[in-house]
Amino acid sequence: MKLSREEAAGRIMVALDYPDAAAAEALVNSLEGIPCYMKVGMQLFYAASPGFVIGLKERGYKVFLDLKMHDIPNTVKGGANSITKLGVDMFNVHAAGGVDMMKAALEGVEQALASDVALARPLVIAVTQLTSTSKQVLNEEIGINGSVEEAVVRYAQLAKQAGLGGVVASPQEVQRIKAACGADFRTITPGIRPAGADPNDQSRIMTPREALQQGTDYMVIGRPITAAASPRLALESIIEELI
Ligand SMILES: O=c1ccn([C@@H]2O[C@H](COP(=O)(O)O)[C@@H](O)[C@H]2O)c(=O)[nH]1
Repeated sequence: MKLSREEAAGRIMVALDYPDAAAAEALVNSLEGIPCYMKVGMQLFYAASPGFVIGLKERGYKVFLDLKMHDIPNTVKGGANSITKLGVDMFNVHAAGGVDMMKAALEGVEQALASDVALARPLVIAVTQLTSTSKQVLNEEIGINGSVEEAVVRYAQLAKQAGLGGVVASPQEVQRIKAACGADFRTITPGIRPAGADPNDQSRIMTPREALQQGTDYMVIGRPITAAASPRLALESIIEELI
């Protein structure tokens, strides 16, 4: 697959895993002009409040709010309502919460959209098995039998049944997810490591180029960019690998 520089940048979600707004802001400033997605996870969101997310949207970034909601349906519905009002482009819930919980997230979105016609509809996706989870942990610790791929595809099918638009999984599972849920069902894949990079706590990894070849829609990349001596050069080199 051939991508333009802009298309490649648009498929990369930079994970802003920082302890405060100032640190995250510095990283965002260093990437100025590169049209990548920004991903805000729980560390930054809990520290910096919704204001940081709203600021990213005001700067023109696409934003994935990665809060991985997992609660009773009524609470998830309320959370989805509040998140939709922030104007994010994408947010997620855990597929392990079940179909009713995932449907409740969509109801929360609808409720918010009905309250303000100016709001855009976010893509709601589900986390399958965390990319830090190995087969051994899945089978022996969590107690789910079978392969990681089977567990991931099962969760993806539940997410599809609930009406969600895609899932978070490893790039290693993208082809099986697409085969089970359709080519339009989005795959958002962390566990991306350029060749030779430290896997850190990730178990199911692939390089950016390999992930693209598997057909992933978006790659979530944190430490290979944020921990680099020059985050901008690290991101540019990943983009180069994709074009
Ligand atoms: O299964 C999952 C779900 C979410 N993540 C998030 O992606 C980034 C990955 O960061 P790296 O530094 O590139 O490892 C991080 O924000 C996670 O919370 C995930 O890794 N796996």
